[in-house]
Parts: sequence; structure tokens; C-alpha cells
Amino acid sequence: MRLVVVGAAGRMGRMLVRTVAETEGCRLVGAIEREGSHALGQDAGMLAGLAPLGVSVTADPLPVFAKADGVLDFTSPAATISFADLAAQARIVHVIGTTGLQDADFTKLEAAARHARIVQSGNMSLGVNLLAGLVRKVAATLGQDFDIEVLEMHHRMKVDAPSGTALLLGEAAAEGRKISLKERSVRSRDGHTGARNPGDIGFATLRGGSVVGDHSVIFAGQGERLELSHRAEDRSIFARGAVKAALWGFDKKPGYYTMADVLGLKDL
Ligand SMILES: NC(=O)C1=CN([C@@H]2O[C@H](COP(=O)(O)OP(=O)(O)OC[C@H]3O[C@@H](n4cnc5c(N)ncnc54)[C@H](OP(=O)(O)O)[C@@H]3O)[C@@H](O)[C@H]2O)C=CC1
Ligand SMILES: O=C(O)C1=N[C@H](C(=O)O)C[C@H](O)C1
Repeated sequence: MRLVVVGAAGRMGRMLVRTVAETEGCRLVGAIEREGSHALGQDAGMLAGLAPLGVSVTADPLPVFAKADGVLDFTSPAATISFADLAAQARIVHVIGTTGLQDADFTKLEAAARHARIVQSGNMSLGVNLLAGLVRKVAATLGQDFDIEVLEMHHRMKVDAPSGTALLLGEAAAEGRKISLKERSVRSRDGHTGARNPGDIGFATLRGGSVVGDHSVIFAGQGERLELSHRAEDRSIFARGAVKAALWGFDKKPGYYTMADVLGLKDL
């Protein structure tokens, strides 16, 4: 499968280039960064710490998408929305790991997915997607007297909060409880907040150092507490998931898919 990495000089971009290079059946055919980036003109392999791959980083996605089967996109919401249009025009699989997407962005992606194959997830790892299934089940099993809180910690460079994973896990908890996350989520607390409302789903965000991604969903009851956690030790778990998603999407019909589809965890 011929793959393009957009945001190729980023933390995930460089990991994706390495993962594509080492995955049988995949070949890197393009690497994109924005106009003005220090990475333009550099070999994507060398940028990722590999031997040269013969693929120069460019700021012009159109000709690159035209010769590809899929694009791996871990960039920013604005960039992802513009790449979605181009990927749909080129009829290639668009794997989206970018987080911080807002409702209006999802609406645009769902529109693009009428003609394109989009696989989008706030977390591409097997562990987190399995965890989401477990959270859904536990939330459905325990009653409202167990308060649900989602705690996450990431490296100091992360720009969005709560993390895409925290929201994915919150959504799984809300589905289990059969409530709307939008209506019941509490994303920050400060000052005299009053007592916790029963049924709310709370989020707490920590940032610091080089933490790749830690997430816990806490079910706090009267006299006991159940905690389900995932610790990402290495970004390769996300990159391997993204490449797997691209390969999976190769022969699929246009549509909006998630990692639960890719990993066969839909019914968990
Ligand atoms: N779903 C998942 O499993 C995971 C998702 N993520 C998400 O992926 C995203 C990227 O994370 P990370 O790699 O750490 O961030 P980085 O900032 O290291 O990388 C993002 C890269 O995208 C580039 N970029 C931004 N806009 C454009 C554009 N218009 N055209 C081309 N390139 C562009 C940036 O360039 P510049 O620096 O010039 O802006 C940068 O090189 C985040 O949203 C993060 O939350 C991360 C890990 C796992
Ligand atoms: O920005 C990151 O680094 C990560 N972002 C994703 C998120 O927002 O959940 C996934 C992972 O936790 C790393």
C-alpha cells in the first residue's frame, strides 16, 4: 500500500515514517509539512532517523495524494479538515489521529466520508480501544452511585485538553450509562463548585515532562473504587495502529470508521 504521512516532521509523523518503512506491504510515497517548515526538502527517512528513503518532504499535497492509496494524518484540526477534502477527491483512505476536533469538524468529516474512507480515532492503540470496551461494560454494570472520573496525563507539548483518548473513554462510559456525554461532562472544576452532581462524568487533565499518554477511568463508589488504566510507553503503538487502519481501509466502501471497526471490537 502506497502511503503518505502528513505532518511528517512532527513527533507522530516521524514515528509513522519509521513504522511505514518497517511494515511489509507498505511503502512511503510522500511526506508533507506546511509551507515554511524547516523540514521542506529534507529526506523523510533521514528526518525520522533512518537511512534515506528517497522521499523529500514537500508542502504540496495534491500531486502526492494522486499517487497514493492512503494518508496518515496526525496534525492539527484545521490541517486535517483540509486534508480530508483532498483525500476524498483522490479517493484514498484517510487515517485521522489528530485530536482537538470540534463538533463542526466532525460534521465536515462525516460529509467527506460519504465519498471517502475515513478511519478516525482519538487513540489508535489496541490497549486503549480494548479499555474503551471494558469501560462501557463496567459503566453499564455499575449504577449511578458509582461516580465516573477520567484522569489523563500527557507531555508538556500537548496543545489540546481533555485528550482525544479521555473523550473517547468518557464517551464509552456515557454509552454504557445510556446518557449523553455532552450533557453530563464536567471538564474543569475551580473555586466553590458545590457538591458533585450524580451522573456527571468528570475530566481531569495533567501536563508535564515527556509522558506519552496515561489514562485512568475511575468508578468511585461508597467505600470502594474501581480504576481501569492504560499507560502508553511508546508512540509506536499509535503508529502501528494507524498503519493497520490504512491497510484495513484499503478495500472498504466509503464511510466513517473507527479503530473499533479495524480491531473488531465493535461488539465488546
Ligand atoms: N489518535 C492517536 O492515537 C494519537 C493522536 N495524536 C494526536 O496527533 C496530533 C499530532 O501530535 P504530535 O505528533 O505530538 O504533534 P506535533 O506538533 O509534533 O506534530 C504535528 C505536525 O503536523 C504539522 N502540521 C500542522 N499543520 C500542518 C499543515 N497544514 N500541513 C502540514 N503539516 C502540518 C506540524 O507542523 P508545525 O510544527 O509547523 O505546526 C507538525 O510537524 C495531535 O492532535 C495529537 O493529539 C498523537 C498521538 C496518538
Ligand atoms: O498528543 C499526544 O501525544 C497524544 N494524543 C492523543 C490524545 O489526545 O489522546 C493520544 C495519545 O494519548 C497521545
